[in-house]
Amino acid sequence: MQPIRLGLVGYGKIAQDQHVPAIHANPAFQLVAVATQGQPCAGVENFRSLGELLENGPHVDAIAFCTPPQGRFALVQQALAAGKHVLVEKPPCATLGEAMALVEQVREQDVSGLFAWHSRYAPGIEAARDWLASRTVHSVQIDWKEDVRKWHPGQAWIWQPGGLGVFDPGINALSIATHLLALPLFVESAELRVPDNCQSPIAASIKMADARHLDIRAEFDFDHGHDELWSIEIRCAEGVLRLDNGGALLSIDGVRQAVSEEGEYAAVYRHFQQLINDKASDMDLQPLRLVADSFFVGSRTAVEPFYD
Ligand SMILES: NC(=O)C1=CN([C@@H]2O[C@H](COP(=O)(O)OP(=O)(O)OC[C@H]3O[C@@H](n4cnc5c(N)ncnc54)[C@H](O)[C@@H]3O)[C@@H](O)[C@H]2O)C=CC1
Ligand SMILES: O=C1O[C@@H]([C@H](O)CO)[C@H](O)[C@H]1O
Repeated sequence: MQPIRLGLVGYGKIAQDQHVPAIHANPAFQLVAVATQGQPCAGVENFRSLGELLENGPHVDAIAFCTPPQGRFALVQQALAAGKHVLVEKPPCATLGEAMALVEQVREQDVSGLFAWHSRYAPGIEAARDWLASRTVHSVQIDWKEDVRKWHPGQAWIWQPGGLGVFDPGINALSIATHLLALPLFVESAELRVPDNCQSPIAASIKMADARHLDIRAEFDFDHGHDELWSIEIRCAEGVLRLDNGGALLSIDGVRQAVSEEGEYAAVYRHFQQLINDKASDMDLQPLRLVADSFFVGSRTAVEPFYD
């Protein structure tokens, strides 16, 4: 069977760290062209823009988007207009309205679309979801803390409007929580701590609930120490489930559980391949809606300036 010929837009940190290795490791895909404004990608044809790739480059069946969220909407629309399947990094767009429009456009076309909430593919997530399916959840505590200088060095876009600030990693925790919990979530209140020289928060405290008034708290911090804290603790009538290391580790009542051996991005591309084969799409908006609602109802507190 012929491999899916793939283009990639935005050859930056996550493309180099995760996407290209995962693509090369999956024989169902062949990376044939990259459009990027930074350093070129070795071993494929490189272009300065998606338009140039589509017009002058080799044929591609699908395109992976690893650009910043600002401006991504127009790029994905360009690919859809050319009849390409699309894999879109999180957050899918800079606004909820743009993401909703992409869902509609994919629905109207004979292509597959994937909003790649990569943390949903962490090794412990499906085992956690299976355990929770028959349990009664009482409360959820999310702690998602990392060092922006380690994970987004020199990336000014993350502090600009549409860059989300600490919600750029925080949205990963929200993508896990919304994947694990049965009912839609709502933001009840939020406190956003915004550096004087930034347009988006460096830390946030969020209180959420579902229609049954489940108590869900989240603490996000982008100025955390070198050792990340990416944990979700779910207290149930039957015991305590805990995900650590971004979902790579799962424990029940303190006992480590068996998890998948597949990496996040290997699973993301396997899922994309399956969607294309099945002529299906997977474009969940809920994590982005929760971020938008946090910005709607969040109180702002100014904090000291941030310097990279
Ligand atoms: N940094 C990380 O650890 C992770 C980042 N992500 C997500 O991946 C996305 C990208 O993040 P990073 O790779 O860290 O950012 P980055 O700033 O390192 O890379 C972005 C790349 O896009 C290119 N670019 C920007 N506009 C373009 C355009 N119009 N056409 C072509 N190329 C363009 C830039 O030249 C740069 O190479 C973000 O949405 C982020 O949330 C996801 C998982 C982890
Ligand atoms: O999506 C993201 O993941 C973190 C980090 O790479 C851990 O996976 C990063 O801050 C954020 O963009």
